[in-house]
Amino acid sequence: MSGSGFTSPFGANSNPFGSTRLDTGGMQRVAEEDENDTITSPTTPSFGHSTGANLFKGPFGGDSSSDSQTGGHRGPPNPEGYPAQYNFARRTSVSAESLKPVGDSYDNWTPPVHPKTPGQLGRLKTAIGGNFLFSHLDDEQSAQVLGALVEKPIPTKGIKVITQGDAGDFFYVVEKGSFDVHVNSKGSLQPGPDGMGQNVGRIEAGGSFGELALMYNAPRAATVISAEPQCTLWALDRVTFRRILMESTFARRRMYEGFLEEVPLLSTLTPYERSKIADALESQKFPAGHTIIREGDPGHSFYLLEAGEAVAYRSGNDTPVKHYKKGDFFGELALLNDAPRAASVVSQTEVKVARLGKSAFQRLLGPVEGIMRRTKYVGVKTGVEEMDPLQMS
Ligand SMILES: Nc1ncnc2c1ncn2[C@@H]1O[C@@H]2COP(=O)(O)O[C@H]2[C@H]1O
Repeated sequence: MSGSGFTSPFGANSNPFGSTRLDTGGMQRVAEEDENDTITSPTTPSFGHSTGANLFKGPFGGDSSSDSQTGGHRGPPNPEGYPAQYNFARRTSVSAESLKPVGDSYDNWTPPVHPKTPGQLGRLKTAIGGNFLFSHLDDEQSAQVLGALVEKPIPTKGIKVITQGDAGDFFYVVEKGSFDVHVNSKGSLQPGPDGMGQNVGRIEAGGSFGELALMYNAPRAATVISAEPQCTLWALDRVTFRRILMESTFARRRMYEGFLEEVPLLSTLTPYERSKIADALESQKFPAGHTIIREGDPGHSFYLLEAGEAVAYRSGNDTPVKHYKKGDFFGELALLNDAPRAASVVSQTEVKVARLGKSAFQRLLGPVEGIMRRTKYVGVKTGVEEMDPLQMS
């Protein structure tokens, strides 16, 4: 499904991994599974045409303004470089396949097992250790996923691991090296020097890509290409991804996406950036009067207030220095400035917070650092003073 006329170094609609693309058994099972889908699979012949075509209209498609399933052809990706089909698909019941038992084929399914050396296993565990998509698996699921992942060396720079517009076959975790993500506004890779479209991001070691097409039964939303030589990927086949990883990934993204859309701090981020934050969040509930953050402590987490109200106090001051309501954030200063907690934050009512660890905070909230630093606090330097001399008073 890549743009006609384009010649991939691996041939039309192929990936760099040749015969490992999808085993026949996997294909058959996907076909069985997809019978229950309300979304046309990219593996079906009608995909992108007739019934499949109207799946790609959505609010991210520029002129399209609703979730309507009626409509003409596939809408173009939005100006943020985000795929039109993504928003549509996430609002449908595409997850039905994995979120409910699917009869005999489900019962008989066993994940593929690709034997690994102890060395490979060690590297693999390190690679997935920091990836939130793997952090909610039980022991059996972890073992199944570890067994099913296949090592894929990417020897040179410029290898297209994923081609925008293609059907989704694998999900990838980066062990070593980095990969650039490009989105062409036409919805697929086009011929010519600019055929990959705009560079919208880079994925480094520990990161992952290729989940969208598998989660939403949509074409690949971007082209992903190696940015340096000697990269190493681990590939997880589509069926194992859907059967084991998708349920938790999908559920988490769904759980947080509505809330994150309403958080003013995150309003400038793309939906894809917000979904990566959703993967990394952990919800916690506290009763009224609980000290969530204690002044002077080291800072390990950043918080978004999901429900309830909280206040911030500074020592020697009986009146709160700040009030928090749903959608507000706190706990950023210690992480931004590598300093002890500048205030205590106490719940005023029962609260629910979404917590982001320090490394995820640093990795995912870089684009809104300036906004966080511009938050004014009585008697506290935020760092904006150094960034912008006009702010100094
Ligand atoms: N801004 C982006 N838009 C779409 N996909 C992205 C973006 N950044 C990274 N990606 C990844 O690129 C992958 C391309 O294949 P998928 O659509 O399966 O899943 C996509 C995401 O994992």
